[in-house]
Amino acid sequence: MDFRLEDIDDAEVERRLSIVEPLTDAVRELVDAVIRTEVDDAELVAAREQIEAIVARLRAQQKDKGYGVSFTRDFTGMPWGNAATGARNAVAPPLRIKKVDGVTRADVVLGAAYEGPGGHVHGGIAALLLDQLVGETAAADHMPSFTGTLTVRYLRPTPLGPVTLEGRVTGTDGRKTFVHGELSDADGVTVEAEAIMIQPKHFPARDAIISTIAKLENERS
Ligand SMILES: CCCCCCCC/C=C\CCCCCCCC(=O)SCCNC(=O)CCNC(=O)[C@H](O)C(C)(C)COP(=O)(O)OP(=O)(O)OC[C@H]1O[C@@H](n2cnc3c(N)ncnc32)[C@H](O)[C@@H]1OP(=O)(O)O
Repeated sequence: MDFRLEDIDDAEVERRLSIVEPLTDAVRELVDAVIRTEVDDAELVAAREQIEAIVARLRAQQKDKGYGVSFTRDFTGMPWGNAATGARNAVAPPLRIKKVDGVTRADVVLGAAYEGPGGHVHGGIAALLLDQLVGETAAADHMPSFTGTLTVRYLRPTPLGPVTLEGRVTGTDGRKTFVHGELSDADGVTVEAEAIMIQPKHFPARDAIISTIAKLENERS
């Protein structure tokens, strides 16, 4: 698992976000436009050539694989490649989850890129969003839990458009946390999930990050 520590403060995180978020939003617009455009074939070919030029420009300097997860020295996470939430990932709607009094909540609009049954949200997308939700619901004090088992029940089709997600912990047992999650449209719950989240026995990345932070703090004092 790829965790990195970057010795930067929150102002620098915000500065970087102010550059990459509008870029990612523009790519989301592109994805939506490609799905819904009705321009003629010549326009499609011309557009493709321009997009290929942009891809070549971005490929000038690339990471070897995924973005990985970086943390600042204050443990601000930068999971910017995350498929559900990533600030650099145009595939992510993106989900922005807030936790208040232990209950997690997110409001998001699912457009044409998330279609499964005509006009409705793909079941895999619902499961993706619920997986992220239950992950963040179970996470505590810099300690992530991994999804052990996720059971998803589709109650009725979810129309494309605005949806709400809500999650809460229903119990714990040793390293296991049980989480209930729901995806709703304006008329109520469309998909519900039960998850068994597990704090892994071995998580060397966390220990490595904590010792690197301690070292940085020593160097500064
Ligand atoms: C560095 C600092 C970090 C800071 C972080 C800041 C906060 C972060 C904030 C927010 C993060 C949100 C991120 C959300 C992302 C979305 C969530 C995902 O998609 S996760 C990816 C999909 N999941 C996997 O890839 C798991 C793959 N599986 C594994 O890694 C292991 O199998 C794991 C961890 C699930 C269990 O491994 P073991 O070795 O720790 O487990 P054992 O010790 O054998 O079992 C412990 C207990 O759990 C049960 N158990 C084990 N596996 C289970 C399973 N699959 N389902 C249900 N129960 C299971 C066992 O029966 C046992 O229970 P008994 O204590 O005996 O009662």
